[in-house]
Amino acid sequence: MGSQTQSHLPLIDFTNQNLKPGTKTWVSACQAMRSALEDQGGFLALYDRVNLETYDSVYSEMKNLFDLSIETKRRKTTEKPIFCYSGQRPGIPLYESVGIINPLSFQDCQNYTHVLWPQGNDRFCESVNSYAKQLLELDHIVKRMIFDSYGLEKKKYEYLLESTDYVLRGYKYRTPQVGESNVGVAPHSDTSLLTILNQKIEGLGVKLKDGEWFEVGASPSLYLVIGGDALMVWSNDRIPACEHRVIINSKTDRYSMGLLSYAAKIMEPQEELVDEEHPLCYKPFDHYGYLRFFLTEEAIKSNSRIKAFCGI
Ligand SMILES: O=C(O)CCC(=O)C(=O)O
Ligand SMILES: [Fe+2]
Repeated sequence: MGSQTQSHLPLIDFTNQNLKPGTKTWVSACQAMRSALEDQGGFLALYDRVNLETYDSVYSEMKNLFDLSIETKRRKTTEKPIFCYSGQRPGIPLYESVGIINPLSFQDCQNYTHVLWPQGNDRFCESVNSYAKQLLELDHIVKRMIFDSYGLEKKKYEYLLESTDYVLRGYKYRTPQVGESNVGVAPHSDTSLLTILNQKIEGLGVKLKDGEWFEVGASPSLYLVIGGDALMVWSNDRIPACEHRVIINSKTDRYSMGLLSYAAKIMEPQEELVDEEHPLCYKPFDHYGYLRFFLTEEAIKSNSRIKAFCGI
């Protein structure tokens, strides 16, 4: 189920009908997932529960959004730090991204669209809301498997889900002009708990433990699941935040989508994951406090923003 070689990112097959809690398939997938997360910070997921109609429509609606004027895209859609439109940034001129907070609520999708399209945009809302709902299942199974793989109680998993905020991000990268760098996004880790990425066109790479870059494929049923800084806190440093990047080699604009989760309540490293070999590494963690801290000078200067924010 998962490859053990270092120069590969393991693939976990979520299309397997036997993947149900308690089955052998489940137990071995949990082990493969835990090793992949602890070794590489992420894994590939084969997941076919996003239907093609929804998949195509979410990408086509995102394209319509990115086709709006820069002034429109820059309108304030939220007070929350770092979830607004990002684009035309000096270091990464090819990159643009938008974030829809709580895409699982149709009402919140509507609130978002009303900022960009005063007359509303129901097609956009429907696509984004359906896509997020269909992908949420993957997020939930992955988290349940992470809890199971460490032998943590289901109650704790349920509590984590209740205290999670979701953001759906759409990304667009234009092709580089002659003489311009083809870096879409430089190597980084995400601030999220978990990030689930899909790409319409290749370009996404993951830095493996052995230092090699692994290029992720593009397919409607292929998702890259990676841990962010918050999962590193949650796991008391057992799961490293996955380093990834985007390189634009395509002749057409590149689009990708991400479902990101954030802790809505103060989160502490799991006490079961603290022992003599793994002493407590982090203080209680306020995710939104971290997002505010993230762009401060102190954070940028530090070697590790997460350690600077709440490391012990
Ligand atoms: O476009 C992608 O596939 C990933 C983008 C990304 O990693 C980010 O914006 O944090
Ligand atoms: Fe990222």
